[in-house]
Amino acid sequence: MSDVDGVGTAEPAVEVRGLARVYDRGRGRNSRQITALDRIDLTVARGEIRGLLGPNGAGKTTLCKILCTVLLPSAGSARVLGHDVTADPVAVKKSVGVVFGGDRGLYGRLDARANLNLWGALHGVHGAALHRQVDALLERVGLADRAEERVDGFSRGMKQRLHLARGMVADPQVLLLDEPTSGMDPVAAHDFRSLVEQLRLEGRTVLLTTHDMAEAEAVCDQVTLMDKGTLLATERPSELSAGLSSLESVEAEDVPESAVGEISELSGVADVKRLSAGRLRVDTESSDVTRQVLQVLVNAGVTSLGTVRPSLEDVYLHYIGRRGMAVRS
Ligand SMILES: Nc1ncnc2c1ncn2[C@@H]1O[C@H](COP(=O)(O)OP(=O)(O)OP(=O)(O)O)[C@@H](O)[C@H]1O
Repeated sequence: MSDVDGVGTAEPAVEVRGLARVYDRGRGRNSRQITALDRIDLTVARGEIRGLLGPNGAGKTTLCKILCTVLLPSAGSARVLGHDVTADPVAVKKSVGVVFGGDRGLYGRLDARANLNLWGALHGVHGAALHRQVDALLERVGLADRAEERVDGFSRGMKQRLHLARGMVADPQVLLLDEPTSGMDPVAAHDFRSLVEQLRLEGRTVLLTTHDMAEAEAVCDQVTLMDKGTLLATERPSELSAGLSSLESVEAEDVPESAVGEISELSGVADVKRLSAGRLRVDTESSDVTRQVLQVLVNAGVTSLGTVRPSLEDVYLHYIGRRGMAVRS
């Protein structure tokens, strides 16, 4: 089977093999090389919403830049819908919409509609088709009633929503969203999640870079954890945590102090925390230790207790530590 431009529809949306990118930093004797991507392999299926999680400097933006052809790889290959980013950048550009965080690339003196018209024209969309597309996008990102206002008067969140519309103006099948909710208030971030759901229903592929665990857990089919230019793991948010048998927790209510002391002394107990409303949380290093903790609690007469699967946040902490983490309640 092949699609209109002759590329097989079975091709993944994104296929990266042995991809490396090295930057030269500094000059003369102080010069050194920074490996931003260290020979990574990554496949994103068509229609998938894939999260890319990692701290600052993990290499996420570098990967997005290579996938939208603004940066060349140092080694390896990257293909989008079967088109190679180095050999066929024009076809890649047609397939990809990009939204980078911040307000780079918007013209502050123009209104929102004019920004989208300009961007659409740059991507070969004109006339009535552009008009219809811009109207639909302004509506979709909640800026229809502000379309005639200058962008330099917009809040950060509004600019970010305009960025999203801009990324979609040429109707791309693959969207690269690099920190798309940075600067959005929680309501706007919630609306963003519904927008991603719509993109999923339309069969588009999204690569979503975020520091926000709750966001990744809510919208992504799979998440890839990344650190120091390498990929650490790729799983569905729920399975990432299930794979970590070393990360188990027990939560219980009304635990007497004596039992808390006994649990704290067990070897293999990683952490004992008092949560709100009289709840206690115990993190253990293995199922064996979890069983011992449960035994102590039962012996102490505690009746309200249970095991808890680690959250995506726990998994991130396990692999990467506290660097670069943000959690929105
Ligand atoms: N133009 C550049 N010149 C030199 N080094 C760079 C350049 N761009 C990125 N780097 C370095 O490459 C590494 C990866 O950076 P990158 O921006 O891809 O990471 P990131 O995961 O997107 O981080 P962030 O969340 O901060 O955007 C970092 O060490 C960064 O300092």
